[in-house]
Amino acid sequence: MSSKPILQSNNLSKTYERKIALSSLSLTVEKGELIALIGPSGTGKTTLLNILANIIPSDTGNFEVDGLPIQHYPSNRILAKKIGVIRQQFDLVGQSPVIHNVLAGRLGEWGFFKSLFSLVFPQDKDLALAALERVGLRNKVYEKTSNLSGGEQQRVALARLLVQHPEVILADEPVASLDPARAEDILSMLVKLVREEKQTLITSLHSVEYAKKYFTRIIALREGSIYFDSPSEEITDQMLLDLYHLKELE
Ligand SMILES: Nc1ncnc2c1ncn2[C@@H]1O[C@H](COP(=O)(O)OP(=O)(O)OP(=O)(O)O)[C@@H](O)[C@H]1O
Repeated sequence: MSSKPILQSNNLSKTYERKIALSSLSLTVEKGELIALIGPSGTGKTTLLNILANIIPSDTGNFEVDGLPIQHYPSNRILAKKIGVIRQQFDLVGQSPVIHNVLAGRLGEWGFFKSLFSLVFPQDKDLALAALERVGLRNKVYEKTSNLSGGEQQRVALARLLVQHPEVILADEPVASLDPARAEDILSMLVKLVREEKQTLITSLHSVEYAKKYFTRIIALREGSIYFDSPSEEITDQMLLDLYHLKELE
């Protein structure tokens, strides 16, 4: 049984002033794939994720999400059921209690006011509580979010994603600001939740070790283009050496 790709991009390019950040990048992603984007700093990983998340426009090319060109999505709310974003800085409201940040995942479905209003509806509160339970934060529900540690805040962001429940999750260096133990903790939790929910995950990562351990497919970018695109188990040390080698040493 063949199904249509959840994401398909054709010839995406982006130039900042005179710097080519992305160069004619084409990519097909099937439902359920766990993809790590790796590569040296400044090779276009964030640019690609931001284009796919519809945060910035590409200069050329186009892409489809679940068979529909991105510009044909009638609203950001409908797109939010397809694509969710998780970032390094978590994007949480520090002054608000944890549960408010988790319920913000409902924005995609109901709009801002209804999301706020939904705080009084038990079934939505239950959804948020269940999400917080799954990420191990059931005891922090009413805590001010900024009082939580970096790792705990990233788990709040995961709970918010559980409530939003998009089909594709785009994560830009989701563990970069955490210490190694917390980073692995969060990454393994993210991958476990994505597998359980049968979602699709595309994450940029600096750690090749984590990319190989947790992801099924690794896409390496170099100078805005795909340098290799392989199943994790086929990645060799030589491929990585070539990818990260400084130009002047070659
Ligand atoms: N807003 C911007 N204005 C100008 N140049 C930019 C802008 N955003 C990115 N760039 C440049 O585009 C290139 C690609 O940047 P991008 O952030 O996509 O790379 P990256 O692979 O995510 O890097 P890192 O691993 O360091 O996060 C870099 O050379 C960067 O300096």
